[in-house]
This record gives sequence, structure tokens and C-alpha cells, in this order.
Amino acid sequence: MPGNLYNICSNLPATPTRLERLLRDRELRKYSKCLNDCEAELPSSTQDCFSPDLESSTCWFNDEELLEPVSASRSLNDDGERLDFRASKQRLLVVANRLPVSAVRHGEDSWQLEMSVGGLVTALLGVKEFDTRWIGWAGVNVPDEIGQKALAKALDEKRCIPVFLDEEVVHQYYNGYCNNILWPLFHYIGLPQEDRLATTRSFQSQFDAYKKANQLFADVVNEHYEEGDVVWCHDYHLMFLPKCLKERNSKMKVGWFLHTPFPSSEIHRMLPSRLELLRSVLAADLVGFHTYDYARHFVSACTRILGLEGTPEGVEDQGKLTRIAAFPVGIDSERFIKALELPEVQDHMKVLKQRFAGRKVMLGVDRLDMIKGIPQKILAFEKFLEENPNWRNKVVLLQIAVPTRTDVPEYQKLTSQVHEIVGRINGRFGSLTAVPIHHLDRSLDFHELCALYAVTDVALVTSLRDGMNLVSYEYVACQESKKGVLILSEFAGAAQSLGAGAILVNPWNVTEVASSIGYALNMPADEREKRHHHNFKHVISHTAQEWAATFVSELNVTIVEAQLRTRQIPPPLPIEVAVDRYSCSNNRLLILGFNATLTEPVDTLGRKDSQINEWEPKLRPDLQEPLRKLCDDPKTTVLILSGSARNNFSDYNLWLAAENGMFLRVTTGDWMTTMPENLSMEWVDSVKNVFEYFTDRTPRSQFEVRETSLIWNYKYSDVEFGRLQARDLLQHLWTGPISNASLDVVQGRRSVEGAAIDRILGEIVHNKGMKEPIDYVLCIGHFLTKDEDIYTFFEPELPSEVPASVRPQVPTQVRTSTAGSRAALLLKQNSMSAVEQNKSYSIDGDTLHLMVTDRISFQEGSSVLDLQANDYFSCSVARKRSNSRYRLQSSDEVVTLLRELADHR
Ligand SMILES: O=P(O)(O)OC[C@H]1O[C@H](O[C@H]2O[C@H](CO)[C@@H](O)[C@H](O)[C@H]2O)[C@H](O)[C@@H](O)[C@@H]1O
Ligand SMILES: O=c1ccn([C@@H]2O[C@H](COP(=O)(O)OP(=O)(O)O)[C@@H](O)[C@H]2O)c(=O)[nH]1
Repeated sequence: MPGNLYNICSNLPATPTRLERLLRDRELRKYSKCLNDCEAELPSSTQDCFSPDLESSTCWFNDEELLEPVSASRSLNDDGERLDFRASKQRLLVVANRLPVSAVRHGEDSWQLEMSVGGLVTALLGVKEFDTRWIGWAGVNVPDEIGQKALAKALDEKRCIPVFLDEEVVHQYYNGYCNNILWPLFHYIGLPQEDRLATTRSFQSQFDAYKKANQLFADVVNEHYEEGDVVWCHDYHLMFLPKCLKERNSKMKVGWFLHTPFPSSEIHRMLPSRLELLRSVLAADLVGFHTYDYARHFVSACTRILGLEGTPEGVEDQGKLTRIAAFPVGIDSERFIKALELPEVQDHMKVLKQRFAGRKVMLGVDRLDMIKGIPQKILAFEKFLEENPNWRNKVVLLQIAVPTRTDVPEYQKLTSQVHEIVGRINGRFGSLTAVPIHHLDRSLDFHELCALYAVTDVALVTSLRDGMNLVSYEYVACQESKKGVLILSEFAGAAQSLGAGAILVNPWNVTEVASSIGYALNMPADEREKRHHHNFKHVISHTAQEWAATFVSELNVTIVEAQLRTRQIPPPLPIEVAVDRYSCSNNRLLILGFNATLTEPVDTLGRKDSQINEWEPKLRPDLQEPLRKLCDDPKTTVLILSGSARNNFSDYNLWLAAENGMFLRVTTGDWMTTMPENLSMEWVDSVKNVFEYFTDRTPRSQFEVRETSLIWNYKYSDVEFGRLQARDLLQHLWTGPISNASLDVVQGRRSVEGAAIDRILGEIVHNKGMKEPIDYVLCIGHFLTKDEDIYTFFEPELPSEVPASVRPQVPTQVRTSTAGSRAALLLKQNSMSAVEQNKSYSIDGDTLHLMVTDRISFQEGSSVLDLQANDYFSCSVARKRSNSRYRLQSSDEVVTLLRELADHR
């Protein structure tokens, strides 16, 4: 029999969990590293026969400036199993705005490549385990074809592929949208005023350029993509890229990683393009951040701004799960540690030691960016000198301020501001022979930088916000002999990993930073040793290699899981078969959901959901005729399940069930309740009181009293607050007012129909005076997962290995005889069954529905259902995952189906 229940079940015992897969992957990685390390010690002839491809693998960069990719290979098959992990490396396309080299033109077809500066480049250069190609912008405008060809060729030797962006796009996309809008916003600086932007550089035109640039990146990726490649998109420049890539090829493995903080959803919601950016990032399979806080903010933005469900796994939208997790970046620590032995570095160290002999040296290394808190750092240093005159000639601050994004006016202003402060302090505390601050407006080469890291006594990182801050890692890596002190801003991502060994400061608190400087300079050797040791251990174990391997491994596992989930996608409904069986049967029951099944599709994007909406869904006009024909067919009973269909069917001869199946009517008749009359309603007053209390205290929530139920609706309230209040409310009710009452608590976006199908069926059979058992059931709808019990209600017996959790919840008063593949329902009529209490609930919707649960039951012996397996068709509409046997894509297909049925009486 078709149906995904069976597939799920057969997979259950054998399918490893995500964690099991990841742990296995990690072990394989360790094993592979171990093999590599052993190989390094073997004679080269042995290596050749052991692993021929390692020798021939293309160098990414040489060890002088850049790095070599040498490692064992890794790849996964469709089930996430490791294939021969030594045979071929997994291809990785790294897509980032900036290439690791920036190009400088020397002639029509001659280019010089220089190392780019920034943490993203440092981190990604440490990634060596994959067969990597880097796609990005070379930081230069190349309008002519000759220049482009020559540059592409030069870059190809470094395994880099250029994306050519013209000057105008760079202005609007990079200087404008990326660095003047997203960058300050993500670092809590806020947005620029629109009227300060020229009209040609409005939010909208910059956003358009941003999308255009992202599309250009996507074009290059598509050109170079090979099946099975992992495509890893980086940073806020490319938030649109996952969507562009997936639209073209939904099978592409796409990950996206943000190197900056992701701010609180309160900040993100200021962005005019907030919805589009979130949606396109969610197109990726895996989304990564440096810290758990950033990941949490992102999930919260998706919940609050897009109204999506955030789960511990990630964010779910219409059955599509985007996995969200934290992957703290690291550095290639070995590269720094080894560099300290190089003669060039030793020479630099000697010079520096001589130059600053007799003084303690403090170090700052930052791009000259407002997020780095350089003015705050210098002002704190000034305060320290002010308050500690004895240190004035004994300490010097070396500040390396690498020029960056120099075309953006805010950065130009910052340069002048910093120069002014440095000049003032040097004038104030300097002498004829020495100044307290050495400020350099330029970058250093790798060897100079390593020497500086190694000889200085204190590193001062005062970022106002910083995604991670790799300078702090590099400093720790180079301090094994000196055990210098790291003063680190608590607003840098690195504070989460190096916080225990560093002195953490709030850079806005100049007094605190000044006193931390004093503490660091006076710190006894044993405390320095302990603090350093703690951080050093972290830096050498949490490397860039490990970061990338973990991300890619998790991406591979995410894809495998998505594939397993897609096996839960039911097959399309075989309309011909459904129609054929229909025409052969004598007493048919058609159960139809209303919303998104018989109505036009609703646009659910964004916040419309959180606003009061008077819009009443209407029956599709093209369904009127077929539905009327079906209703008028004496061999067919039509039942529509809906809370919102009241006004739609007054002149159709059908059954309408509303309010959780509590109310039912033939559309031409009055509402009847499926509840017995003599129910106890004593609980209502005390519960009303509780509901009123919570309504007062939950803005935008509403409370409604119905005949046999009370409804508290918080769908227009703040999502998270509403859920918390609902949890509190329920806890209070269970322990007090309803502890002894016979009630169902139902939580959901709409009234739940599934739970009441037995009652409804009984009522219809009785009311219609049905003589023949029902021998055909078609049940279609766009139901929430928790309401899908209705599909399984009619299923013939499931195999015994099916766990209880996926078995249909058959109500106790309904007896099913399940010989073979035939299901029969025997209902007792008009005798009261024992009162049941049903108190399970889950917080996953936005209404709380309290209702009485005494159930009607029917006379023993009247058989109302005689259903063969192949005369039952459960079918979800517009759902990617479902427990139904079949699916229809949209209500358009419902129209086709009902028309066909109507033509076959
Ligand atoms: O490419 P630029 O515009 O010149 O800027 C340089 C990079 O700055 C940012 O670096 C971030 O990434 C680091 C590594 O993950 C992280 O430690 C740091 O906190 C971030 O600021 C930016 O995110 C990169 O895209 C730039 O390339
Ligand atoms: O003269 C310099 C100064 C810094 N850096 C590098 O720039 C990176 C800065 O990364 P970080 O994560 O600290 O901040 P970002 O600049 O990416 O915001 C570090 O790897 C430094 O080694 C460099 O290559 N040359």
C-alpha cells in the first residue's frame, strides 16, 4: 500500500541520528588527520604509492604568504556514508565578496596580486582540507576584456575565480548597501538617514545594486559548479546569493556563514529590506554564525519578522528546514607558531626589542573601522597615563590601523578623528625623544605582524562590536614564550571563547579599560601564565581547518537529512484511480478542508499575519459547479471541515463542521452540537476569570465564549510573549480550575477537526439514516501536522512494528475491525459513554481552545464503514511533508479532481 507511514517506520531503527552522523564524521576526520601526520614522517617514495594524489594536488598558495591545501580527502554518498575518504577531496566553492588577493594593474595585461587584509581572508586561508576554489571580487574595476582575461588567468594560478563588478555597482553595492547600511546596522550603529543619501544612492537603488551584484556572483558560481560541489557563501555581502543559487538548482548544497554579528531582531527589523534578506538566507541548507547569540538573534528575527517557526534545529517554513547553528571560526595557529622560527621574523623581533627596550609595549591591530573602538581605546590609554604618572615614560601603545573602505565617508571621518586624538595625546604626554602612541595608518606584512605579536606585553582589543576578532587569536598564538596579557572587549565574538583567559572589558567604559591596562601591566607572572595557557589551548585546538571541516560536515549531514525528509513527501494523487474507484462505489464520503483547499491561495508573507484581518476566505468560483453536482449526488456525502467557512455554503446540500467538530450542520439546517445535552459546565466561570486576567495582561490577545467552549486567541500578540503567557495560563488551569473537569485543551492556529471525526461521522450516519456502510472515503485538506490524525483515522491496520507515536489515535468508543486491509467502524448509538479526560497539549499554535469532551457513542452493531484499502484516498494540499497517502500541489489541482469526480456520478 502506498503511504509514507510505512517508509518512515521501516527507516526508524536503522537511521542514525544527526548527532551520530556528525560524531562519526568527526572520528573519520581525526583518523584521516592521523594518517596524514604519519605520512608526513614517511619517506617520500612511500608517500607516493600510499597516496599519489596528495603529491600532485595543486598548491593554493605558497607558505611564504599564503597556504597549501594538503590533506586527506573526504566525500559523502547520498546516505551520508563516507566513501573512500583518501581517494578524492570534496570540491568546495568558497564564495566571498573579497578574494584572498587583491589585484593591482601594471599594464594592459599585467597584474600584481597582493594579499588582502581582514579576518575573513585569514580564516579561509586556513581551510586546507578540501579541493577549494575561491570565487570573489579582486577589489579592482576592470572594464576591458584584455584586462579581464589576463586577471582571470593570473588568479587561476591561485585557484581564484574573479567576479567583475563595474564601478557603479561597487559604489552602490559595496560602499553603499554593504558598508554604509548592513555593516553599521549589524554592528548596532544604526542606519544612515535616507535624506543624507543622494537620490541615486537611496536605500532602494543600493538594494537593487546589491541584488544585481549577488546575481553576478551566482552567475559565476553556476558557470563553475560541478555536481556534488559544496557551495559555501560568506558574509553580509552575499545574503541574496543562497536564493539565487537555489532558484537555479535546488539540489545544490548551499551553506551561508556570517562573519559579523547578527544583531537583535529589534535592530534587524529597522532594515527596509528585512524580509527579503531573511527569506533569501533561509534558502540555504545550513546557516552558520560565530556565536550562539548571533544564531539565536537570527532565529528570533525569522520568528518575529517572518512569523516562522523556530525549532532547536533551525527555522522551518512549509516543511523546509534551514539548519541554523554556531560555528566559531579559528586561525591556522600552526602557521603563526611556525613563523616565529623564521629568520625574517626573528630579525624583526630583534629590532623591535631594541627599539622599545626599557618600556612595556601595548599593541592594537585593527582595520581603521568604527566598530573597532579605536578612539575609545586611545582615550582609555590617555586616562591611564593621566592617572598613573609613574608609567608615562615606561609604556608605549603601538596602534596598527589598516586603512579600509576608504571610499565610504564615515571611514574618512574616522581617520581624521583618530589622527586628531593621537596628536593631542602625544602632544600632552610626549617628550623630545619619545611619544606614548605610535600610530600607523598602514598594513604590515605577515612576518612583521608575527614579530609584533610575539614581542609585545599586552594586546588591547576594544571593539564596540566584532563578529569574532582574529587578531586576539593571533596574539595568543604568538605569545607562547612571553605570556602576554590580552585585554578583550566583551562585545567581540572572541570573548565567548577567550573570555576566561583574557581581561574582559566594556570598551564604552573608559575608566574600566584604563584600570584594566594597569592591571595587565602589573600582572604577576604566574597569573599571566595561567591565563595564557587557557587561551593558547583553545586557539590551537579550535582552528580554521576545524571550523571549515565542521561546517562542511554539518552541511553534508543536513543534506542527507533533508533527503530522508523528502522521502516523507507523499506521491501525487493518482487522479484517474481515485475517480475510477469513486465511480465503482455506492456510498461515498468526501471530507474536504476549506482554507487553502477550496479557497484561493493566501499570501502569508511577513507581518500580514500579525494584523487584524477582516478578510474572509471565499470558495473558489470555479469550484461552485462541481461541488454543487457532488452535493446533489445521492450516493455522495460531502463534509467540509472549517472554522471560517460559515458564510460560504448556505445553498449547498452538504455538512459543515466547525469549532473542533463541536458544531455540525447540514448547510440548509441549524447548527447542532455533537455534545450530549446534560454536560457539566461548572468549570466555565472560574476559567473565564483566568482567561480575562490573561487577556488583560497580553496585548492584542482576545477572548471568546462559545456555547461549549472558551477560546483565548493570541495570534495578533507578540509571538514569544503569547507563547509564554499560554504556557503560564495552562499551567495555572491544570493545577486549579480545570483539574477535575472533562475538558479537551486544543491549541492551534485554527479549530482542530481531526479529533472529532468519530463524533461527526456518527452524527451524519444517524442523521442521514444511512443503511449502507460507507465504501469510499476521500479526505483532502491543507491541515496542520497535528491535525493530520484525520488521515490516519480511516487507515486500515498499520503493521505491528509501527511505533505508537505514529499510529492513528483511534478514540476509545470506536471499535475497528481490521481483518485484512478492510476497516470497519461499529458505533453505538444514543447511550452515553464514560466521561474521558484528555489533557494533553502542546504549545505550537496561537489559540487555546477549552471545550467539554464527553463523547457521544452509538448503538452497538450498526456498521457504518466498510472500507477497502484501495478505496481510501487521503491527500494533503500544498504541503511539502504530510502523513497523507498522497498530495496535490495546490487548490488548482483540487479543482481538477472535483470536476472529474462530479462528471462520474
Ligand atoms: O573586505 P573588507 O571590506 O576590506 O573588510 C575586511 C573583512 O572584515 C570583516 O571581517 C569579519 O570576519 C572575521 C573573520 O570571521 C571576524 O573575525 C571579524 O570580526 C569580522 O569583522 C568582514 O566580515 C569581512 O567580510 C571582510 O572581508
Ligand atoms: O597589517 C595587518 C593587520 C591585520 N592583518 C590581518 O587582518 C585580520 C583581521 O581580522 P579580525 O578578525 O581581527 O578583524 P576584521 O578586520 O576581519 O574585522 C587578521 O587576520 C590580521 O592578521 C593583516 O593581515 N595585516
